Amino acid sequence: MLKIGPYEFQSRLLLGTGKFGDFATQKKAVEESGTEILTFAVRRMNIFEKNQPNFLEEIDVSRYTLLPNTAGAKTAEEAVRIAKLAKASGLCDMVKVEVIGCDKTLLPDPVETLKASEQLLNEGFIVLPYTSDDVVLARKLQELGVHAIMPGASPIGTGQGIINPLNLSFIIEQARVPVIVDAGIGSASDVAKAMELGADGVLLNTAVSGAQDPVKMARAMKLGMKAGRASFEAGRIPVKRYASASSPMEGMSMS
Ligand SMILES: CC(=O)[C@@H](O)[C@H](O)COP(=O)(O)O
Repeated sequence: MLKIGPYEFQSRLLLGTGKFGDFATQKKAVEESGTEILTFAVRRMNIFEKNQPNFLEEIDVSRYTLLPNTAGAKTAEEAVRIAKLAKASGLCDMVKVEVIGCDKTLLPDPVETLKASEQLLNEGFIVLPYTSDDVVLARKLQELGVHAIMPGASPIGTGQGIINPLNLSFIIEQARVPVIVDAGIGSASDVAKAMELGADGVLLNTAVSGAQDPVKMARAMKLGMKAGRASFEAGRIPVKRYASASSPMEGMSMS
């Protein structure tokens, strides 16, 4: 079970809602993924324009927890404003804090992310900051009191998978709140790898929305999640430098 603040989820997969070709495919992909949490960019979703198409109107929203995110924000001030807008419109009090510091890499601005997280915590939000895989930053966010940490696997939309598993494992090792690997996932094996490292969940979007068959990929992500988590719980064998026979011969008579 994944616990974030007061919320509990059976699924450890969080799905973004952007860049799908059409609503029908998106709806099927969401169902197939088994996700219970859908994140969406408050600024890009047409929630305040009633005459514009809005994916949230296509699904039974009561089945999902909606996680507004502050995508598009470049300062703490903007992120806080977006989060407050989402809360005021009756959406979830959880917020994924996303403050981008670089247009080319879409990597988060660490200073503004810290600032925004602190302000939103003071306002009573359940705060999930998207961060780089910086170990010290993750600790500082945790010390502020955030409810989950969301380190990137690699830059958003690149599908490069986990580029720094060592940093990720350090973040997971020191974490006292859930660690949700967010962004850069390319395929189901990346999800499995994140879970094997001990992550509590994975958030992804492009790998499903941009796949040739988004519905099939959504299913693959769900299975990758389950396999990775089971493998983590089972406790893998230590990696050794030298071989050891799989069928030891000691004690066996050859005559
Ligand atoms: C949807 C969302 O929140 C994205 O900002 C997120 O980081 C997903 O990234 P990918 O599209 O690389 O999976």
